[in-house]
Amino acid sequence: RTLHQNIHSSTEQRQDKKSESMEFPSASSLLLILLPPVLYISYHIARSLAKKKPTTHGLRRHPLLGHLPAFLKNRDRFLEWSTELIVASPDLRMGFWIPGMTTGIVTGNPADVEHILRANYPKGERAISMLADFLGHGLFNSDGEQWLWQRKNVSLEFTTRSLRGFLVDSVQAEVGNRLLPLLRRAADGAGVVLDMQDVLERFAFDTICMVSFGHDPCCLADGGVLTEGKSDFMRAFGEAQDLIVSRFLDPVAASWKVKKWLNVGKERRLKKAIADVHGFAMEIVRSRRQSASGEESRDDVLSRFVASDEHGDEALRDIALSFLIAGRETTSSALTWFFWLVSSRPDVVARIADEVRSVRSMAGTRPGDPFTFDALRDMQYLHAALTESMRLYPPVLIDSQSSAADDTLPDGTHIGAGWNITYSAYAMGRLAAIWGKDCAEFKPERWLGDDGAFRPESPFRYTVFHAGPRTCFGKEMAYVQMKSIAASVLEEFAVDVVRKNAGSGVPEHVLSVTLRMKGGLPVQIRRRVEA
Ligand code: HEM
Repeated sequence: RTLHQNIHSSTEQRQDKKSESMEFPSASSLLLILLPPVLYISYHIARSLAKKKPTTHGLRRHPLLGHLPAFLKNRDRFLEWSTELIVASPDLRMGFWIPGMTTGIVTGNPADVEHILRANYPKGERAISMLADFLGHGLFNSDGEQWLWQRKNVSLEFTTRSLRGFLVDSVQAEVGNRLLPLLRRAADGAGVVLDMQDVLERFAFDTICMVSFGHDPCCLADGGVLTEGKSDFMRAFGEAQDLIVSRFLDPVAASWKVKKWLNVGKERRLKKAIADVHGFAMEIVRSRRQSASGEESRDDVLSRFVASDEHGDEALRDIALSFLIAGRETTSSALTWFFWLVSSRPDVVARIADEVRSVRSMAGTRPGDPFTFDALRDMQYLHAALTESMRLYPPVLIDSQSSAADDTLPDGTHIGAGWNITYSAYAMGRLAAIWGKDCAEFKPERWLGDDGAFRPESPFRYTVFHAGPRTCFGKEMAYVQMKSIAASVLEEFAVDVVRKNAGSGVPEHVLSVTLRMKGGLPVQIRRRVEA
């Protein structure tokens, strides 16, 4: 054998031995290799099977499109549809899944709602990025530290007595100089029909602009003449809000990004409307800076932030816009449904008028005089009637959050990270479990104690103003405004709804952030005749 042959045969022997040991591992070593992954996978399968999943009682799921077809079919009656499902389900919630878009729950279950709101689930990246073009990262459109910091600053400013005084004065001036003269004209003209929703929205816009910016857009004019066009600012703001909300309602999740990039369709209009709103708001911010440097002191929210000198112009603009979006259509929506409800309840109207008369006689004021903060506080029955009206028709229609991480609801139901979690104040207002068998009735008395004083319900059961750390900032302001309007109007006028079946058929609503009536609320105004 040559040296070469020897080397070759010894290499073959080594390779044979090696391949023998590789091809035939012993059974025990095989078990050792496979056991950990098998155990790991089985553990996770068992855990996921054990997790209680949200049920979708009665809601059909398409194998590929999930619940998208059901959503699209019911998008024009989302409130009624989701409420029917929630009220009929044993756990008072509906789960849903829309592929490529979101998984989530809409709940009316008080224990879920308390858990979610106390934990302060964030608004989430998806929602924040959709609104950021318009609202930047102001209080309403931020999470975490960014939100907390603004929340603390705003609460310092908001609790001051001078801001409250400024609000009461602004509201009383708007009532006395604009709203009442407008209604008197309507009452004195023959067959004049007013859109009450439009009037209330103009009122709310003037007031919230005064409080947020110290600017009066005069959407309701002095002396009660209703001009055809609203202020340019109100029109641009409304357009921007409607268009940005339509991003959320688009069934194709990110199509708005493509349209925005191409600058076409709704996104093109939105860009223009946002530019108008921002341009206008920036002008006001700069003028408030000038007033501040001139030692002129003003009471609106913006001027207070300017005075603290801690914020850049854009941050100031975003804070003020957050107030505008939050306070713009909420009080007007609440009052529109309130006037519609009481138009078929002369008993409620008579009790409100009696209460206003007795508060006036205690305060020594006459009809048409402005109400003080204390006089408004004493109107307990009116407070109850407004609260009851919002129980049945809550102004904020969609209040969604996103679960930051995996979580579990109080009954053990699993919530995945990033799920859309929406609570429905509308469904909660219709739960016999909270309000009793007569929950569908408009019954202001349910809020009054034996002494006639208003008894509040837990904010986690009456969730109209949200609850927990992120609860509404403007609740007290909203009541001041709503009570001022309702008391002044019902003291002097009867508001007759012009609509077939005014008392029975519930008006349709628009699918938006707030509960707006489709087609407005046409009314005729009459002067009240005392019995
Ligand atoms: C009847 C009238 C009102 C109702 C029913 C109402 C309801 C609500 C609800 C449900 C939220 C939570 C919404 C969300 O986070 O997506 C909220 C937040 C807020 N509201 Fe109101 N609101 C009303 C009036 C007002 C008014 C007049 C103002 C301003 C003066 C205001 C200022 C705010 C602010 C600043 C927030 C954001 C709070 C935060 O994120 O920390 N609200 N409101």
